Amino acid sequence: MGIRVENLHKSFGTEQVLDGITLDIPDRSFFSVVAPTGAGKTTLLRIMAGIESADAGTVHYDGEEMTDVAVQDRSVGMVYQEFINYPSLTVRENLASPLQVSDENYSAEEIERRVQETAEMLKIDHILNNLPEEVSGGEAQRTAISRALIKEPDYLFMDEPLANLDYKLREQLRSDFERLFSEEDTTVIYATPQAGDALAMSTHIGFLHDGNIIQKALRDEIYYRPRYLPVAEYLGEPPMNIVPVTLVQEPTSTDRYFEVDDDTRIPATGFDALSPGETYHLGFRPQDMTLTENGAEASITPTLSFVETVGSTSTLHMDFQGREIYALHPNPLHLETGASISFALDPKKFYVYDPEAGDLIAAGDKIPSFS
Ligand SMILES: Nc1ncnc2c1ncn2[C@@H]1O[C@H](COP(=O)(O)OP(=O)(O)OP(=O)(O)O)[C@@H](O)[C@H]1O
Repeated sequence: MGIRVENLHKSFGTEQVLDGITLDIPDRSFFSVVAPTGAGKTTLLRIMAGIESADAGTVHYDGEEMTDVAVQDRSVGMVYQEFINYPSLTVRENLASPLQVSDENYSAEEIERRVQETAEMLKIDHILNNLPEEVSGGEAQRTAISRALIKEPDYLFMDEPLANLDYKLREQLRSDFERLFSEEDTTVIYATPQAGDALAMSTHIGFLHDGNIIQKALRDEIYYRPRYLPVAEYLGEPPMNIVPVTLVQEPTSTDRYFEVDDDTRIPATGFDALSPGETYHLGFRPQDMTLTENGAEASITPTLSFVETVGSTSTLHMDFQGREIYALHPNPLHLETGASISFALDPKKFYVYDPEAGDLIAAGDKIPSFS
């Protein structure tokens, strides 16, 4: 029951939002469309669901053309950023309503059975007699999700469903979703600007950029092998650090280095295909930076802007040559703003991007490969 879209185009006035998207969403996947705000995620979801029409292109569900089929004639559920529930109906009545208005003539027993089952699955069975205003934000969103799921749609479209929830509820629903949808037959298409949400829940991720899905892959593959700079710079919490470098080779030796600045050189061991004298964008993940002594080999020394500590993990926000870079540290750290801090880097975990085309041209030996 996968979805295939082919050559989708959509403009609003002179603004082109989708520029010929072709995409396969595998059956029963949890497929996240990730992009910054305004990139066109909602537009793509609405076209795939049949709520909006494209200027050109086709949509197939399970091999069957659906491009012009109305949304009510498709087996789809929708969940939006706003928790859309009927305010004057109880949670139970909210859940029952999609079945009551359906053409399928569900019996009262069947409706009650499905309400109970869905409420238990989404952990809202204790609030079935409450009105929406009498439940928490997380429960209201779970109610909205239950309403979308109760007809057991083949396809569930969710457009930033966690956006209005606080941090704790987001975390909770992230793990609920992952558990729930790994057991269901539903194919989930999930739009979010939050890389962390997508990385926590998805089986597959597609990254939308300039009107196209520039990379689509299994979750681990797109995380470990971001093929283009915009993907690398976005998909991570915090994202990958990117620093411009020049590859240098001493005339008298075979040793090669990534030269970051006059004082900073990092051995380019293992990157034999790169050309001396060329400039590159060097990528390394915040979790692959280790605190070290000033002046140690293969190290950089950025300036601390501030430290953010969540639980026991510290995220260091730093300035390095006018760029914001991040490091993750497994323990709480108490450091002074403006301090110079040295980090050792591991060239085996480097990514090297072409600074113009933005594509990945080399990666260190410790970066998992997928083929
Ligand atoms: N009905 C419309 N009329 C005119 N412009 C629209 C319409 N719908 C969307 N747009 C424009 O199309 C672009 C993409 O919008 P869309 O909502 O699809 O992006 P998004 O990635 O979902 O953003 P967000 O994360 O903020 O929801 C935006 O510039 C938006 O203003």
